[in-house]
Amino acid sequence: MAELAIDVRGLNKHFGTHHVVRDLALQVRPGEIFGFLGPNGSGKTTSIRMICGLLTPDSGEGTCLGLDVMRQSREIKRQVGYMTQRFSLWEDLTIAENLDFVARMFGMRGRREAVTRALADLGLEGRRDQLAGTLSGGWKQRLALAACLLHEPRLLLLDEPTAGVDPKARRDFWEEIHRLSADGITVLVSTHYMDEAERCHRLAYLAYGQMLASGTGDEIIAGQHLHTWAIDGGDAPGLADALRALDGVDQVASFGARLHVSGQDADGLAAGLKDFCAKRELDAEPVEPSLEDAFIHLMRDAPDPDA
Ligand SMILES: Nc1ncnc2c1ncn2[C@@H]1O[C@H](COP(=O)(O)OP(=O)(O)OP(=O)(O)O)[C@@H](O)[C@H]1O
Repeated sequence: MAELAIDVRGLNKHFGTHHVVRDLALQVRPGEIFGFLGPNGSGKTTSIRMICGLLTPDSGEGTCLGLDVMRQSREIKRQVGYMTQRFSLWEDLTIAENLDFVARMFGMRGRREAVTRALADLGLEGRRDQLAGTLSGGWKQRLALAACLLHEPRLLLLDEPTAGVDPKARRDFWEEIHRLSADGITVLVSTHYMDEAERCHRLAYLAYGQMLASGTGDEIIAGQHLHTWAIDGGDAPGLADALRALDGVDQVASFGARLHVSGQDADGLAAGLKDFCAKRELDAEPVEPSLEDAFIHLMRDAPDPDA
């Protein structure tokens, strides 16, 4: 089997007394798209920064691209592409100037060719002379991705790369990620979007610095042992709260005008809902639990170690 792109265990990080990442273990295969999900402040960015050599873990061990995460951070930084949450290029330079500037900072040989290749690969040629500050969010992210790829990294670490980007640009961005993965580039990406989570080969869900679950989307859903019913008319006042109070109901979540009502006790849930829906003349049908149902359930059972 090819060497893992990321293979770490027992990674910990504190900021002062705050234990931000707890015993993180992560294995990512070459060419895989691995998603990091979890609420704000759950430690996704800190984990990414430890893996790419920008932060030294307090403890732990492992490798990134075969290099030691505790001792070879300088070499790791050279071989990964890291896209931060905020657009960090120069707004008053053009697209081509930005890429050229980044290539100079890396001290790259064959700078011109690298910039030309990046412009072509990311479909940026037509806008090469446009000032970065005048680009839409989607094009800015595409430029940031081009800049990360200039030095031909084998691993990309993308921290919420599509936050605030419109749906069409997000889809295009993900097509690009899949193209890179097909070319053998490994991608570790954090996101809050469920549709993006579903596009990852495997995922990890973090909360309070701990990994609560990992695997394919289907494995994570199966691990929660949920039974789910969808109920129409979910926007009726008080309906969600009334459902939450029923026996057998663990959680209720809105999906547009529908409610997903889930529980682990299949028979108890069905019995409780049957009566309730008959009395209120509501339509209910069993559905497959979604990834979002599984994540909500994970959080429900997750203790906050600092609470
Ligand atoms: N340099 C720092 N100094 C002190 N605290 C920090 C520092 N960086 C992060 N933290 C804290 O560590 C915790 C985890 O932050 P982190 O950015 O890793 O989470 P995240 O899951 O990426 O969140 P988000 O989804 O909001 O980006 C937060 O409570 C944050 O305030």
